[in-house]
Amino acid sequence: MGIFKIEGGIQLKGEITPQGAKNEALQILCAVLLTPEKVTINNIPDIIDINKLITLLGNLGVKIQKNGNSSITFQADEVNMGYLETEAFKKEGGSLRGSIMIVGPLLARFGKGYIPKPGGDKIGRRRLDTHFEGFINLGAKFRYNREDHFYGVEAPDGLTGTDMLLDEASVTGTANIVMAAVLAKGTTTVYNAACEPYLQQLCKMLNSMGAKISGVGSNLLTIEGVEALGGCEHRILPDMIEIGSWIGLAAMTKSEITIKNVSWENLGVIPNVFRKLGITLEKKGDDIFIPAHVNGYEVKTDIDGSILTIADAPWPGFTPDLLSIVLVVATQAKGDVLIHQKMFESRLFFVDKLIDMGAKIILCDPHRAVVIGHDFKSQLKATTMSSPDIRAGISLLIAALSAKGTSTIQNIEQIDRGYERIDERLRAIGANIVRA
Ligand SMILES: CC(=O)N[C@H]1[C@@H](OP(=O)(O)OP(=O)(O)OC[C@H]2O[C@@H](n3ccc(=O)[nH]c3=O)[C@H](O)[C@@H]2O)O[C@H](CO)[C@@H](O)[C@@H]1O
Ligand SMILES: C=C(OP(=O)(O)O)C(=O)O
Repeated sequence: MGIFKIEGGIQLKGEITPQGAKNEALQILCAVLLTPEKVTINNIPDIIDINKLITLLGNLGVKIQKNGNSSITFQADEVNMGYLETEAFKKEGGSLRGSIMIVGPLLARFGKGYIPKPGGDKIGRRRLDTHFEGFINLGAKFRYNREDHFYGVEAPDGLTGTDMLLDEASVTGTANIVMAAVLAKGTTTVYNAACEPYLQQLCKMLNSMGAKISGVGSNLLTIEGVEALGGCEHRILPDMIEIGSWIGLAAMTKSEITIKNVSWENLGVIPNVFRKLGITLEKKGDDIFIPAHVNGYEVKTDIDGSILTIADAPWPGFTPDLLSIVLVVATQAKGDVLIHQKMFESRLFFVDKLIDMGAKIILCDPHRAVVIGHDFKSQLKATTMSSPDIRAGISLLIAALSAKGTSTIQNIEQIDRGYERIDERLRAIGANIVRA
């Protein structure tokens, strides 16, 4: 288990280029299973979760050719479906959340798909019902082995298009269902579909492979099934969660940072949520410029003067993956904020560590925390902590960078799951952080 040692209280300065988006890459990499032809993906982040998925694809027989510069060409012309029944797959497939999205493409192309209960962050219940109800609606037979938590779907005669209303706008669930429906017979409509930019990217990629998906960007997708898909080239968007993390880090450490090529049009409400915390963000072309907040930042109240609430919601609402970061940034704001994490019930428990560091937070219940900002009048104190999940991990790292003294973060594999060479990139803008 690796650790980071961080000397806090240092102002940073410089430029950061965001990595390719983890959660888009997970969808896109699974889509390579839909065609026997070559698919080239550019801007793939070099992070643990993505590398695990690439290894899994390789074990399934997908040919992988690294082109350099974060570009890889995949060819799934000889897929070894037998691998799905091995013990090795049960271990490997269960080690990350994104692996669930191999099921839709395999079911569509080979008539069956299996998956052990996928891993990912322990941030509360993470049901898969939306995925499997979708496959069942398309005509697949479903089985679940409770003993080893193994899920399976089969459709030896192929899938048939239908109209469906999802029970919730699940992100990976929508991606999985869309990837199954593109090769189904006839037309499928998916209402209450998730519609975040990463799904739009997936649909654009599938259309460039020959799929017929309309309604992209809305919560009603119409998919006319086609016989087969061909190859394509696709570029992954910058990671909006990483961009949000850099914004929070800049404000909390009073650093002047430029985040390059952020794809503003795909950031939704993210910039405005940070502005509500009083953080200045300037749009310079496609970059975000964050000036050094030497005098701190002041939370904006609602029009009627009531306390600002920041809550998550399915896209175009605010992503739950940035709430931990917003929470830590609020600890040094001037003013109070209510953080409401509606989607996950175990994502706010990391506040205990921030309280140990001197932050003023009341955890009202597993979903809500009130943060009373210090306005930099009291600096957080360095401490030793362990990273419970990817986003709490980066939030603790931000807290450590702003704290007085040297902090230690354990279990940094959680941070490495989603942030590429974070220590190296932080050192490049002046941080004192070492990996041990
Ligand atoms: C690999 C990947 O892409 N992971 C992301 C994906 O996970 P994932 O696709 O697993 O998350 P889902 O969208 O399925 O749901 C997330 C949670 O929100 C709840 N829920 C969802 C939709 C809804 O309308 N109401 C509701 O309460 C679900 O019950 C679940 O507890 O989307 C989540 C929600 O943006 C993100 O946190 C994850 O980082
Ligand atoms: C929760 C996350 O990832 P995963 O769904 O892979 O656990 C995340 O990216 O914040």
